[in-house]
Amino acid sequence: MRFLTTPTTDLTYNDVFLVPSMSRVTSRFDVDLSPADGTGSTIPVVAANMTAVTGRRMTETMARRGGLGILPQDIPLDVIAEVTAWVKQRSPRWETPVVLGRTSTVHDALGIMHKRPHGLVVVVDEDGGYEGLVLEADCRDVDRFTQLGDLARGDGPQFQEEDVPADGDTAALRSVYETMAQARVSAAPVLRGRTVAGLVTRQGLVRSTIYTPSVDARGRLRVGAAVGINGDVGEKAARLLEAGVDVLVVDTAHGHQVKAMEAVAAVRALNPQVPVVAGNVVTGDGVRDLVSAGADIVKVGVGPGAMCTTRMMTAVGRPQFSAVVECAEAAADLGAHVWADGGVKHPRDVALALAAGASQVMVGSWFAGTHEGPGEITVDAAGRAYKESFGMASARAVRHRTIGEDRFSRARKALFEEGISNSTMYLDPQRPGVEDLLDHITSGVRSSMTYAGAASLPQFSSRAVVGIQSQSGYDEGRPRSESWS
Ligand SMILES: NC(=O)C1=CN([C@@H]2O[C@H](COP(=O)(O)OP(=O)(O)OC[C@H]3O[C@@H](n4cnc5c(N)ncnc54)[C@H](OP(=O)(O)O)[C@@H]3O)[C@@H](O)[C@H]2O)C=CC1
Ligand SMILES: Nc1nc2c(ncn2[C@@H]2O[C@H](COP(=O)(O)O)[C@@H](O)[C@H]2O)c(=O)[nH]1
Ligand SMILES: [K+]
Repeated sequence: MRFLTTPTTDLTYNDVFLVPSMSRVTSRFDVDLSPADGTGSTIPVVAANMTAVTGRRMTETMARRGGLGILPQDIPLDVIAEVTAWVKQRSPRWETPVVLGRTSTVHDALGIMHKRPHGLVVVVDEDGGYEGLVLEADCRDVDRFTQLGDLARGDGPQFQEEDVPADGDTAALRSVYETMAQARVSAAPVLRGRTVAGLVTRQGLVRSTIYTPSVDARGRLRVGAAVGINGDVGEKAARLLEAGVDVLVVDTAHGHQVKAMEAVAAVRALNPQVPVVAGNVVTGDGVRDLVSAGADIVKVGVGPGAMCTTRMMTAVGRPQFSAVVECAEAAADLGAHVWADGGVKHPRDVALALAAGASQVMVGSWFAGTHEGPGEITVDAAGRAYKESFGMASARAVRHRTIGEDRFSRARKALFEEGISNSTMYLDPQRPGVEDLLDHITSGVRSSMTYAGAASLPQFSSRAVVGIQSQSGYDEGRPRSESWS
């Protein structure tokens, strides 16, 4: 990456823009989005290790589309083991529907339907055999205690596993898509005999031609998990490895401290056969110290996060674009990598972080407001659906993290609050699922890369030309939904 003009101050995403240059990449579909950092991901997007962001459904869905979800450090280790096993049993090909028995009620269905973006439940009989689908619309105007078996429609298209091509062969998937379009359905079950193996959606079929799932050596979806720096970090990391996690993240607010180095060294001493990510830092020195302690990838970002009050409380941090530029350079010198963590709110921010040299970009709060986020869906007075998000250093998270400690210690720890406890993350009606956001992000990044003439992420960061803009330059780039006066 090179700057068009030499910066005289540190910069964040809104302060900069990318200049187009001569391109020999003729299609946006020819762009390879795989990060070159050994994580096995095929798109450079990671769901953050935040309790309000990443649970089993987020992890599963991210991996199916080639990304990664990091289970947070506050989840008990036995739960992480159970979730990891569960994700690894999910199909890399088929989407996971909400499944209920025929005697479950409309009330049950409406309570659970929004855990997935499909707007339906799959109904099975007592032996687990497929009976039919119940759509959200079918639940209107019927008594809440109506049994699903009485509503299920079994007359739409259904496929056996072998009917749907396993690879991303566009022509073969097109005919499955056409069958569904002609039947005017957006989703259909995939069966193994009578058992439900999963769900195909029309959008999912299109995605299968664009994304490649992120799978381990045994073809199972990949899972990431985080540990903090307190307690016996080596022991905790060993249990995560035993559970089968594919990426380990050592996570703390101030990654450039002795305890963080010791924690990373304890993880490295286990000789893990998976990438070790550590953070957070914002300087080249921080990168060098974490890499020499044993990190393969360093997480960059202090204070940019949407839930984060660190900069207001402490004045500490650094505008994120400059932090990523300096840290990526330091990491490249050592053959290591950085992830840009926090502050991402538009596809352009992801493109800029990658141009600055990050191998991947971590997204938190933006993903909290999706069907796959762990929060409960709530509807506000204006009828807008939302989920709550909160920071991992908020009073709410600290209360939860210290639950086993005595009251006095908990009261002492409660003083250092550096995150907000309640934030409203609306579901975007156009993009209510995390896959919709991934489509939005990756299409922006693919296009951005072709403007720079880059067919791969390493090419993108070496070819990118970055300019510095005024606030009015940034504003000029925003669309208007109304006329000027
Ligand atoms: N990226 C960011 O900008 C930030 C992220 N976070 C997130 O919040 C979560 C909790 O992290 P964390 O607060 O590190 O908590 P942890 O409980 O994981 O551990 C922090 C440890 O480091 C010590 N410490 C020393 N200096 C600091 C400091 N300036 N800030 C925090 N701890 C310090 C603490 O001791 P003692 O308590 O005795 O001081 C404690 O032992 C993580 O998920 C982290 O990523 C939090 C803040 C900023
Ligand atoms: N200072 C704090 N930072 C936090 C807290 N919780 C999470 N984080 C950091 O934010 C990113 C995600 O950023 P986002 O803009 O995408 O939401 C996350 O990965 C952490 O590094 C917090 O309570 N305080
Ligand atoms: K912030």
